[in-house]
Amino acid sequence: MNTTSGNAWIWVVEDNLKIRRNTMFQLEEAGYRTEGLATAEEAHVRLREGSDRAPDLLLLDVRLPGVSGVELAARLHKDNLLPPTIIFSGEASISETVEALRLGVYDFLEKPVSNERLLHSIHNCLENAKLKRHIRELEQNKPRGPKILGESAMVVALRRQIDKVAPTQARVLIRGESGSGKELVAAAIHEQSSRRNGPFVKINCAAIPAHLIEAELFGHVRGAFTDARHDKPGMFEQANGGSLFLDEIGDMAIHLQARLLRVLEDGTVRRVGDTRDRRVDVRVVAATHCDLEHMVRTGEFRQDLYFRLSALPLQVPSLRERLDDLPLLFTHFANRASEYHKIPRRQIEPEVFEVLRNYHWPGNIRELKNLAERMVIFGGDPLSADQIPLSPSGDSIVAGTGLLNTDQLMPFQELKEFRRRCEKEYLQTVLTHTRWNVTAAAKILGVQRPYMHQKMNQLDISRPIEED
Ligand SMILES: Nc1ncnc2c1ncn2[C@@H]1O[C@H](COP(=O)(O)OP(=O)(O)OP(=O)(O)O)[C@@H](O)[C@H]1O
Repeated sequence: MNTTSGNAWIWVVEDNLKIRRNTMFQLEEAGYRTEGLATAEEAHVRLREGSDRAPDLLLLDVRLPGVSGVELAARLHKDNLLPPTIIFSGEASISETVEALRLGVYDFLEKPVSNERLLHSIHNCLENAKLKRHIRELEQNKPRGPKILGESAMVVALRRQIDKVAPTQARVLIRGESGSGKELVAAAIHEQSSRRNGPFVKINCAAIPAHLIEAELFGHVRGAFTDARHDKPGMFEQANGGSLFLDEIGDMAIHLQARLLRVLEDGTVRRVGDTRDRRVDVRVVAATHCDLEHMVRTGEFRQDLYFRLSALPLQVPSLRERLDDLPLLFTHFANRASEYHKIPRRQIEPEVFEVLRNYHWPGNIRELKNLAERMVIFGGDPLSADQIPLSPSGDSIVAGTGLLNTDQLMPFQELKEFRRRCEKEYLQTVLTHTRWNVTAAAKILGVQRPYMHQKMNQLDISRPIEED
């Protein structure tokens, strides 16, 4: 199909030979290529079959022997074959006109049509089609799914691998340390695959107790166990037509590994307590931070399952291996936290990055993200190196709110006392931030003013005496 108006193909569907020839002559004079057809049926057949002279534009008469022009437009619309179309007619009814426009016919011209009017309408119709095509192309090429940020060589290579792996149906095993972005990679694979309109279901095999995971994965029928009051589809069935992300696969109990293997081998699941198998169409993407090869050697992980899952292995680098991305990631997370918490964007002093580059990041990007958020909330503007809540030894970022130094909590206290201390420090920080304006602090914290006073009494918080 041509995109420029000049050499576009126009089909003229008109039973009156004289009008057809005249129109074709006018159009050819204007530089278009034309094809004349006398009936709607012929046009329909040729469009369905596909033609190397496929029309860039259809010029349709309404009153034709047999099927009318409007009816042809309706049939083509139904078959998703309607090209950009203009109807020209001397005797179309209002209802036909309305119907044609509803179907997406671009213009309705009344015969006799002046040469100028006809060419003007054709030009606009072709331009309009070009624009629509352009928008469609932009939408199709728009990167989909979550954005895996980073410009370091390892991340660029990872994104390339994802682009290659995603469109296939192959199972993927994502390796990497905790918090390095494995789930993000799994979501990107799903979004870039043909399954993107299907569900993306995730299950963390380490987070669900072993006795529940079987029913979670495969479902159960009513009465299968004490709490099974209804039939329930498992995650495999929920992910039908989409992808199932099995996080922390290395933590799956060995007897479940055997059941999982069966599903992967024959594509059917059997709910707990059921007697029939159900076919599922699911792409499995698994992830682990464990050394599965070692687990295979020690018998903790089935070798056959390992081979089934690891058709395409992907390694997500740790943050330590991609420290060049740290400033970009930290700034991104800080800006996002500012937007989310409706706090003005913070400037970041370069020393912040220097200090953070020397830290070993056991919690990887998740830890960096949490830190950026905490510094935006608790820090000032600009964010400076002294606001980084590093432990005195410098080898851990202080957990929790960032206010409470857990190193100073020895000996350990009861949870109640810990909560009290956290709450007290947090309230004090917010009150300091509002210069002890209780109403403003209550607003930030989302509580009523009387409750705020009550809490301050309970926690023994009082405004410090200001020094001169
Ligand atoms: N390259 C990246 N760009 C932007 N955000 C990222 C990137 N990598 C990770 N993140 C973010 O960091 C957080 C942790 O990532 P994710 O949950 O994917 O890690 P994980 O490896 O699956 O962790 P776990 O092993 O604990 O399940 C998420 O909020 C994720 O959105």
